[in-house]
Amino acid sequence: MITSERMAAVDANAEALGVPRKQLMESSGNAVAQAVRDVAEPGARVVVVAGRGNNGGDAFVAARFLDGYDVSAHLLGRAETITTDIARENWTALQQGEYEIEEVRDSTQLSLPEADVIVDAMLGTGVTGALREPAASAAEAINTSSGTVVAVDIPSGIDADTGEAAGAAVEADHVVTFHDEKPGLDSVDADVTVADIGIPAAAELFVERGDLRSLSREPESHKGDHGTVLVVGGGPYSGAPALSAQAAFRAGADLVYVATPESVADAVAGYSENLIVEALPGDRLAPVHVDTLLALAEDVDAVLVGPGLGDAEGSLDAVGEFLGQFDGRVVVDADPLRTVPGVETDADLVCTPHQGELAAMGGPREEDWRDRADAVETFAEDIGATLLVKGAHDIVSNGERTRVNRTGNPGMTVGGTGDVLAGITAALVTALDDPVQAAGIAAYANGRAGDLAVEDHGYGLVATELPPLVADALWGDRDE
Ligand SMILES: NC(=O)C1=CN([C@@H]2O[C@H](COP(=O)(O)OP(=O)(O)OC[C@H]3O[C@@H](n4cnc5c(N)ncnc54)[C@H](O)[C@@H]3O)[C@@H](O)[C@H]2O)[C@@H](O)CC1
Ligand SMILES: [K+]
Repeated sequence: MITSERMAAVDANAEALGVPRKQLMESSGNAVAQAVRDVAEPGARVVVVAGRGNNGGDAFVAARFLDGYDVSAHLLGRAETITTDIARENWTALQQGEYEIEEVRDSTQLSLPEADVIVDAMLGTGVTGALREPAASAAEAINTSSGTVVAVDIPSGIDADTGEAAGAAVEADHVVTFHDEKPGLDSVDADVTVADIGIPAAAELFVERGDLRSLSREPESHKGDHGTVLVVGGGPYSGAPALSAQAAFRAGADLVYVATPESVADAVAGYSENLIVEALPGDRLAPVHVDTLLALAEDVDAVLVGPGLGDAEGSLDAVGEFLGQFDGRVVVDADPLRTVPGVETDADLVCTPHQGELAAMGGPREEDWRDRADAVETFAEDIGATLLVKGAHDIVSNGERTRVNRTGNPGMTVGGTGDVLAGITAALVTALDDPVQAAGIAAYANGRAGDLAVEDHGYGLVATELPPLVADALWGDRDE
């Protein structure tokens, strides 16, 4: 099962992996033609009713694969208003190939010829809401026609994610859907065929550019809409929590607070005027601070615990007590990671260990990244947390779904890059409801920032260079 949002991301990932959408469209159209051949003998009359998006584009391709049939294609709208280049190119190919085509400019002009097969390619996964004209009238015409209806991807008018129809919808006999089942097809009374259109499995497994689509924002946004983060760290160190906080900002958080022992609070605040610093009495995090942390944590969307916190027993105990009483979203990094397996918590945890820290948590050690991915999935399920295990291949899993990130380079073994990653992760778990997606994109962005830094500085990169590049990685349009 795949949602339309996820499908769009996977499709864009395929493009990033060298399989452009137009190639997928060729496969989709070929699969639609096969479905037509399955229901009608050569010579049969086939009427294609197409919308102006890629759903229509698939059917223009199908027409080319139906030599021997009596095919006509009817575009709902003017050809100049076809919404994508690839659909337009395929329309033009029909024009130049002397196929029988027609532009239907409004519903009064709509009169479908008698047909043995009608291909419904008006609207696919790109659409929600009730069908507008002339599509609504066309749906009625298709439903009253005696021909067999083959729908492309989803019957037009049906929401691919919910199966609901907000108004008129096509009643299809057959549906050819692409790549994977759509949730909305469950409630559709038709034969459904899932066509493999050649999307590489890597487009689902690896985090790629297409995944960044999930970060798109509503134009009407207010301060605080995009997440507030509390970083709990520092004591023996001051740079780490500051780096995490800067990275969280660059990954889109609106406000970032740092709770840190007063011994380093001024140092942390001194790195940047963007940070709001809460000084905790003393020079190490300790159990006496837990009530303060819980109060601060109430007011933010996610907490990051660990950067520069050290491994003093009292600090680790404090983290354990905090997790025992907190039920929000928490990212855990560095020394406190080892406390996680022993803690009963209602918090939504994302843990960001490197492989040594994973072993200290009682997790698996596997050389090969594929074996590691399997083992991390099992371990994530055991401990009931999302894991982001850092490495040349970063592995993200919640025990059910597993993603792998390949960005990054050997220059990132320099100190502080993990603090940056933890900060990005905290910001993204506030922006996305899905911790696996958030951690996957965080790993992608951190690695990509590292790759951009290497372009500028070679392996002399340092972690403070990464946060601004995180913003480029997430929202910039620098070429790959
Ligand atoms: N991996 C993928 O995502 C692939 C998608 N493909 C095809 O692309 C389709 C999605 O294409 P698009 O994203 O271009 O979207 P659609 O083709 O589903 O719909 C977009 C068109 O619908 C119009 N529209 C929007 N709301 C409407 C309404 N309520 N009433 C009437 N018209 C409305 C828009 O103006 C636009 O012309 C899929 O269903 C599938 O058929 C395939 O070509 C290849 C792979
Ligand atoms: K359709």
